[in-house]
Amino acid sequence: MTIVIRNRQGKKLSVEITGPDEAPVVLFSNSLGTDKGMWEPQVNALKADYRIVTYDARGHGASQIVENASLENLGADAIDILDGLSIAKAHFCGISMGGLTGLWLGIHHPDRFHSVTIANAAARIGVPVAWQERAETVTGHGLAPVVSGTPARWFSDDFDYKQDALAMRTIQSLADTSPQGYAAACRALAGADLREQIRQIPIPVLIIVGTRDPVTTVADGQFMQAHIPDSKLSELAASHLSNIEQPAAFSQELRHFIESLV
Ligand SMILES: O=C(O)CC1=CCC(=O)O1
Repeated sequence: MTIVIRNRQGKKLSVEITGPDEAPVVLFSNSLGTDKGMWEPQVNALKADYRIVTYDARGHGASQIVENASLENLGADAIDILDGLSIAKAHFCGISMGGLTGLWLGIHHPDRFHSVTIANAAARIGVPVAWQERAETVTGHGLAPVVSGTPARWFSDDFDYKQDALAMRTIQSLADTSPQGYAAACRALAGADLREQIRQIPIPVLIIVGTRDPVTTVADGQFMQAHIPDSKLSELAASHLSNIEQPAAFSQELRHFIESLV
């Protein structure tokens, strides 16, 4: 079932709910330039046992474009979705920008989450000047200059993304993202640096890294593990979109982690 939830700014967020009503909830958050469809393998792997909530981050997919976005806004949208669905507590899983959102949630709203899974992310992703430049590029020239270089960042050479339907759909979702929404997310990433704060996260955290990820590296994952008290690190042989490149292993790691907590 796809529904629209208005966030606290009155903006529409597109939300998909799958699985039994009474089951434990897992809330998934997508990466920059993608949409909630990227979680298809995880939804299929978990939907018999969990109530799965996926959503398009603001300015992505079918969610409304909001000119200004900060990491706090991205985190608040996740809380607004839980509130809109009357969900008191959920497991969270986010990738890249969605993973950074998960770190923010673990710091600021740990009472709303049983656990947080942070995939292919870092306490600070890249450097602010590069995000500002990318925001300016897409504002001036649209997504095309970004789309051409993206498969090499998202997928490793060992993964034939052209033969993978979800990978190709996800690349198309990037091409379809509004430049304004993408630029706003870049600016949110430019301002996001949680390196000093992640030690405050009091809930269990699973950190998934891709050993072939050139964007958020194994060292980024090790940094998070060293600073988040109750955290464990899992390595997948994948690049940046590890949930698409290694769908079964990703889903299994997530399930084992969640089920190890009960
Ligand atoms: O540059 C990319 O597309 C990779 C990425 C960085 C943050 C994010 O969410 O995706």
